[in-house]
Amino acid sequence: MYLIIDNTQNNNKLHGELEVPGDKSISHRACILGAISKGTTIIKGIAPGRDVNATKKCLERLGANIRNENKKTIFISSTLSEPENILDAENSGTTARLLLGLLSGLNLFSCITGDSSLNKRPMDRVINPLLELGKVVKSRNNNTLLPATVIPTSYDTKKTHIFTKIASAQVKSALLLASLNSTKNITITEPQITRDHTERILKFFGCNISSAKNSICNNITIYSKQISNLYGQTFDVPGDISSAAFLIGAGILVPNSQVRLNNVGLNPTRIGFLNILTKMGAEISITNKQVMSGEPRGNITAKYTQNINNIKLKKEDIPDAIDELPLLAVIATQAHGTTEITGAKELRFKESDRIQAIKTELKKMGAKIEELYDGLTVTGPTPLKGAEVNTYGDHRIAMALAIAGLIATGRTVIHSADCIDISYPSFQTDLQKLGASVE
Ligand SMILES: O=C(O)C1=C[C@@H](OP(=O)(O)O)[C@@H](O)[C@H](O)C1
Ligand SMILES: C=C(OP(=O)(O)O)C(=O)O
Repeated sequence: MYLIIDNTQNNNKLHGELEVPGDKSISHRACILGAISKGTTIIKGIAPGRDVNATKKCLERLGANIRNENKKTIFISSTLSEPENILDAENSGTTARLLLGLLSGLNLFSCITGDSSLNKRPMDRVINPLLELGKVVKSRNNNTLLPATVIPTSYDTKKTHIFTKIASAQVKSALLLASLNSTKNITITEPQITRDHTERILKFFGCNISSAKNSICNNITIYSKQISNLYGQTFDVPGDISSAAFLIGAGILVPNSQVRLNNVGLNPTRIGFLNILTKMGAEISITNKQVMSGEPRGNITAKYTQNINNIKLKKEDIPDAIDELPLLAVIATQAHGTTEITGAKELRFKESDRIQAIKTELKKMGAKIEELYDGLTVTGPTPLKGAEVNTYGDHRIAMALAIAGLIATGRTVIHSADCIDISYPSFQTDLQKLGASVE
């Protein structure tokens, strides 16, 4: 499928307000918590994309009962058991890594695989610390790649303090889920604070878990046998800040635009992109802040900003903005001066090598962008021109290029844009609702 951004009339002003779909990260976790808690969980505002559907299907294979009340609400209850067949995480790193943790904690023999992109992404980052905990996981390519098999073991927990090497919420979450059934308290130390949705939702469902953050690292302790403390809840998922980011980017970049995104998640570990844009001088404001289901949320207004400044980002700025960095590269093409993104090597291990992908495609549109081994430099402001561009099957690259298309002269044709369904199936119609010309 192609996505065509028609800017030949140069009239792509965006105006209006809407709600973006539910947060993908939180939806994965809500499904998992619903599936392991006693009783029934109701999830409202669940993310509609293919990644969360992959988690739902894996949980169904494990015995979960999932009833779709309507497009946005599901009921889930279950007692999980050994699956009869292989679990397919499809394109979703979060599904594969969180389930590897959960299933090794539950001691269920199971095999997880993914699509051709996911089966190239590193799994040793999860498998190695699970082995340290005393779990048994075997996987392809010397325990580094999917498919991976969880093998039940009668050993109790080996180590009770695990230090993760990479700042990754997926790794941390896998370990927390693996620890739920342990007879000992387990502490996980991450080198930098990463998104804390798992900690929050575990607490919301009744788990005894504590965290102590300092300027260097983050220690999370989960107490023994917490699985028996989890009770089904009614959980309300906020809108996805990582999806809203694209519309915010469009609002800032496209002349005379103003957009308001309502009920968007504002978890402090996810709003790096908003903080970065504010530092760059973009006009962004937040209203109606509140907390529901343990997650902060509010309305975000973004206004066209004529003068945006460059920024220099280092390792410490990366985790809370990781998924928004390809889009930030697009925004940096319109900022004054050279923007530097460093300490972001993790971008190379996503659905595509996002450093290489965004550099290659934005260059086709006339951007002054260069690759670093752990990031990018982008010099602006540079007028962009419409081009035929590729997505590498990566939803974030596809949507970032669509926003570039909105400010480029002429037509931008985005090939293989169906991957947008991974996280934001209504992306095109939402852009159209705001007044953009996207076919
Ligand atoms: O835990 C999560 O839901 C996610 C964590 C991040 O990945 P890493 O854990 O690999 O940093 C992020 O990039 C991904 O989109 C979702
Ligand atoms: C990296 C992403 O997701 P995952 O790791 O779950 O595939 C993403 O959505 O940008």
